[in-house]
Amino acid sequence: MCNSDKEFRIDAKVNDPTLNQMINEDVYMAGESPKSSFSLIKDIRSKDWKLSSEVFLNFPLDPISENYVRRNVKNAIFSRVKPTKLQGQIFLAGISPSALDLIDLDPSVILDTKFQEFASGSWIHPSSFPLAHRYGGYQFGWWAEQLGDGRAHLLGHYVNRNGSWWELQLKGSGKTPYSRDGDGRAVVRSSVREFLAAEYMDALGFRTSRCASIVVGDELALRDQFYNGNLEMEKTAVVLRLSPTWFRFGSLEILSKKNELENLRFLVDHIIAKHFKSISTEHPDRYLSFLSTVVEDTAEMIAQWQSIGFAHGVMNTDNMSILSLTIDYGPFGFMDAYNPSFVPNSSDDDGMYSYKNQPKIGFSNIRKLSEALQPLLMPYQMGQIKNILAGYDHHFQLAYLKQFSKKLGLKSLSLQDGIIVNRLLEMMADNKADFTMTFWELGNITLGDLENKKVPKGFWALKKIVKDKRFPEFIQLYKTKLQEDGITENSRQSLMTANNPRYVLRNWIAQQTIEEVERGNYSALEEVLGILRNPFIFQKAAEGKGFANSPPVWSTSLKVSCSS
Ligand SMILES: Nc1ncnc2c1ncn2[C@@H]1O[C@H](COP(=O)(O)OP(=O)(O)OP(=O)(O)O)[C@@H](O)[C@H]1O
Repeated sequence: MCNSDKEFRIDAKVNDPTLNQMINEDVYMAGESPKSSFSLIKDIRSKDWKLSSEVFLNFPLDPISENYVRRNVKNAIFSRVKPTKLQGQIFLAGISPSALDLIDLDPSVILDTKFQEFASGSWIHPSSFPLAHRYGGYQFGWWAEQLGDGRAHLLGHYVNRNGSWWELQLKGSGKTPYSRDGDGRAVVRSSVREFLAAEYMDALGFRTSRCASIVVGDELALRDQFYNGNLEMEKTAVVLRLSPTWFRFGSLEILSKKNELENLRFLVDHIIAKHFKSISTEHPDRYLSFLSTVVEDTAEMIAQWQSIGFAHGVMNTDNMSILSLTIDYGPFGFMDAYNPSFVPNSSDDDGMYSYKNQPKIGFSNIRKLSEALQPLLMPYQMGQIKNILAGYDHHFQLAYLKQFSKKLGLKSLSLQDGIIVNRLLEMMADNKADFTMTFWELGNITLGDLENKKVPKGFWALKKIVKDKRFPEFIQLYKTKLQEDGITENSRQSLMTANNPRYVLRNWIAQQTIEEVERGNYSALEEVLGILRNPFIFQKAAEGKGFANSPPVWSTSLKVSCSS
């Protein structure tokens, strides 16, 4: 289920003649075969590996080039600003070979220390023109005005051997005009979490941005973390992130709010031309088609989150990718015991972004996006927005049932069949059954044993629900559906094993890995990444570490907040 083959394929050729002209000549068209004997690049200084920023340099740019002090930027989509070198020594703590592969880099590229300099922002590749993006957003329901890349730098885009377009971005790489009161840095704690979570989500086959590497520095930053009752400085890190694009809902919102309508049209047209290939850039209804696609894709992304017990933690519109990929892994959480009211972010006092609220927050964010697009619409098109938005719920339901039908080893689930999922989840919630392990165990027990409530030794999650008085009803509904679908016991189990991971990035696993990385034990990070990249496969190393066991008691006191 690893996904280098699932990446977004994007034509290098675009409909806009100006963009087309600017794109590198040696880019392949999607579908065209790569150079016949292509081998991955081992040297980041090789002439075969180059980024391009030409497309973005042709965007409306902030004219000021002194860019390390907070200020309000007007009439621009990007500011030119270079990363700030981390002070002291730097260490390449981890790479994701599968993410590096997306940008044609062989893992051996790390043998040259130039790579870690590149990936930390201390060496700017000659082909890169770093930029910070101006965006805004609604945070916890309120318009927050200018946000922007306050600690991130877009290095440029890379078109890989398959013609796929990847935008490379550093996070934690220093101040920009968008830093507000921040220091431009990201601590090891949040960087390790982002690195592991993004790569895990990809291994599940879910919509996500990627992380190619993490460089840890000696430089320290102060957050609100207490160790033994004392407020302590934390080590910082820079993550090299990849996404087909880093534009967010907030990228359009700020232009719309500030009445920069030419820029708004320019950006939406660029996004459609580059990333929504099925929409004609000439069509008068293109903005509606765009909205409609984002509605569908966002519903799908959130259904994927729900199916894995993932709560994002900060579903502000600046954290909603325009491609509906999971971005900004901050105070997220993969829940242990199933709890619909799960709130991973201790800064979210009202539980606004709880697990159960995610689908409806997704809708209100989409509605905000539609408001941002309104100035681009003709009066006769306005009425259609309502219909497009109304489709969200339907798309979400379908995507949700699709995910859970796979989790239950079924061919499909209709709306009426939703009762099977609901019964199971109700029992799980009331009995505090572990989300990940209940599904895994259900897929690794025979239906006969389930009916007889004969739970194998070592199964620790399922036994919490077999005693529930609703269990026989659930089994009956489930059995009937399996029979209706003509699913054999073997195919049920194999479908379930392929769709229910045995390992999940639990908070305690992340915490333990963070502490190892802070101590300089980077092999621990490699090992955990290796496990999470193959979450469906039984792994000795993971078992030895207790990754599939009931979470340790100490993990219940772990807190994750917005501070990062
Ligand atoms: N330490 C910091 N220094 C400067 N700006 C920061 C810092 N932390 C957060 N910000 C900025 O505050 C805003 C909200 O922060 P948030 O945590 O949602 O984003 P982020 O994690 O920095 O970035 P991204 O959404 O790209 O992952 C963003 O605009 C971000 O750039």
